[in-house]
Amino acid sequence: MVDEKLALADLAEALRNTKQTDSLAPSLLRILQTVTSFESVYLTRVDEERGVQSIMHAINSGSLSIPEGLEVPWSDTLCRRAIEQRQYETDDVSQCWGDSEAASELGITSYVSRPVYVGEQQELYGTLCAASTEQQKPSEATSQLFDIFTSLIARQVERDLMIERLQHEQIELRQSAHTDPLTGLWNRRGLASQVIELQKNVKRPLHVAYIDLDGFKAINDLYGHDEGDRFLIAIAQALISHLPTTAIVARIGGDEFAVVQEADSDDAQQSEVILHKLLASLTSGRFRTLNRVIDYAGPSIGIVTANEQNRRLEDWLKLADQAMYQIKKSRRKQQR
Ligand SMILES: Nc1nc2c(ncn2[C@@H]2O[C@H](COP(=O)(O)OP(=O)(O)OP(=O)(O)O)[C@@H](O)[C@H]2O)c(=O)[nH]1
Repeated sequence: MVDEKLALADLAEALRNTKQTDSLAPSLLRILQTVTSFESVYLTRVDEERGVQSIMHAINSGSLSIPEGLEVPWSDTLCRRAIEQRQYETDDVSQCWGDSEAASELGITSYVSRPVYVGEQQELYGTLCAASTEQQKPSEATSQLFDIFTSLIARQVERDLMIERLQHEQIELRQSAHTDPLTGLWNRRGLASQVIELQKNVKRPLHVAYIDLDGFKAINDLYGHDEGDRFLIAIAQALISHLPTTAIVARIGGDEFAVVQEADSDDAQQSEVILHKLLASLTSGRFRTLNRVIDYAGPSIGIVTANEQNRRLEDWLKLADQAMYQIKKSRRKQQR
């Protein structure tokens, strides 16, 4: 009686605090064992594709021991036989399923099993079981308890799966809100959040580069919009594959890119000049798209070095944009 009270208190606590099946299952098993006096009670997971059943949680007493983590071929299990024959209880396993090697090796005489089905499709998740070497007939109350606990576990597993799916979707959503779908680079929002992260770890000032592809419209006009897209992807790949992995590369407009990178020496001015040269060489020259080879004269690039604490990324980008525009203007003059 004391044991039952303790097990119920345990269950009440588990139900109150349960966040996952893993924390609920041991309490349910403990109460099942207390009430039914079966030697082993356990929750299994069935992977029909791999053809294995594994013991997730188990409580053992007496001479029977069903270890947690044990994996057995699904084809030989009592649980599979119980489901297929819709016979979920017996107090004479050898007479019922004498062909199960595992059951006879373990010396199981009495057995109770319930399939745990989850989701709209009612897929088999696993089984809730009890087994004994002794002959014992499950009472009606035991059977009812099994039914209730099975459905409790099923609902909890469904909750776990839903939370997992929501977390996954949230990650994907956050990812897509921060990236440019065409090139896979960060977008403006992604750039801002990456720069905040980068600023936590840098010792030197950051260079902020603004790259605007001169004459990009002509590429679209000449080769078509799809080839224009591929050219943008080729530019993105050139930047990503040759800049240090710590550099943040973003597409912040149709034909506009930004690069933010820590100065690579204490001489920030010289480091800025080196970065400018590197960016110019990466974004000009010969590019191969799906159907074309495009010889590109190169973009206008403006770079500023963020050496004052009180300015935000947006301010530095604006300054880099202005610097870029000055270069664009002088390039246009030269072309006339
Ligand atoms: N293929 C493609 N084109 C785009 C995309 N986004 C914007 N554009 C085009 O990019 C061009 C950008 O315009 P501009 O910057 O004025 O064109 P530009 O020829 O580079 O002009 P300058 O910078 O003055 O040399 C426009 O023709 C847009 O239609 C895109 O995702 N894919």
